[in-house]
Amino acid sequence: MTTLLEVRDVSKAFGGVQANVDISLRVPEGKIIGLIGPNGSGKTTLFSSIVGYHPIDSGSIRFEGNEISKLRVRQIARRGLLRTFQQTRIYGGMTCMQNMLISTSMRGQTLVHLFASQRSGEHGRAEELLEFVGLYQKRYLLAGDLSFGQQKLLEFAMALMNEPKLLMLDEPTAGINPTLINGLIDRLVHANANFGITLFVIEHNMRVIMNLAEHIYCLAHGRLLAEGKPDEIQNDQRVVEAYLGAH
Ligand SMILES: Nc1ncnc2c1ncn2[C@@H]1O[C@H](COP(=O)(O)OP(=O)(O)OP(=O)(O)O)[C@@H](O)[C@H]1O
Repeated sequence: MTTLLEVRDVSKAFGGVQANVDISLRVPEGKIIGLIGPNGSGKTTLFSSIVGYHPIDSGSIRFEGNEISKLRVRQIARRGLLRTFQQTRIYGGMTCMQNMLISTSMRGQTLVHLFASQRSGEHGRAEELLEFVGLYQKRYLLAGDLSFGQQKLLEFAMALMNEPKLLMLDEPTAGINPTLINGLIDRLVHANANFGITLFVIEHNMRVIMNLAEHIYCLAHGRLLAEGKPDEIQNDQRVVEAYLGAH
């Protein structure tokens, strides 16, 4: 099994707060891997470190065998490692289609070119992906007028526009109503199985992550507390106590 992402002994502090301490984990190619942990346990910090949002204090982060911990966000994104956010990062004043087209601007095209090329491959792919996430009918609506759940679907489609090898999703189902959650899970599974995208998912909804991921890492107080298959994690007393202790 090829390791796509390898995090080894990664530590990150903000002033006196040790957000991540000596974290090691692996994301094998083609899999869906989960990351759980109580609020403030360091999940988002780890994601931010991996995608180059801030430098790490120590440790190593390898993507496809190459060290990426010193690279910038764009350089890492170009290699095929992308993330989505808890709070979506879409442009509310632009249509869904414009958001889709702008999401590939990191590949060096100008906005004028993107919006002018109505019949280009990019345009067709944007429509296909909006169809895939169920937003085709809304493609010319302003993204800011979509519900929060629909905005998350749009953000997911925008990430897919870049054909990532590894997509890291930060709480994809947070704030989404139960009907949309099931649809989103189906699409994540489809993107993994049919588009070949490896997924690394932070999720607070235990039902979701237990069904989605085949291997789960659990953080607590910035450290790796446990790892295993969903049933192992669910029955791990340390994990249960970490969650109980946090509420
Ligand atoms: N930019 C920052 N500056 C200072 N402290 C930070 C910063 N980012 C995170 N922290 C702190 O680092 C710790 C870990 O936070 P982080 O957001 O990574 O946890 P989390 O597990 O993602 O939490 P949640 O589930 O609530 O999103 C927290 O104590 C947080 O306050």
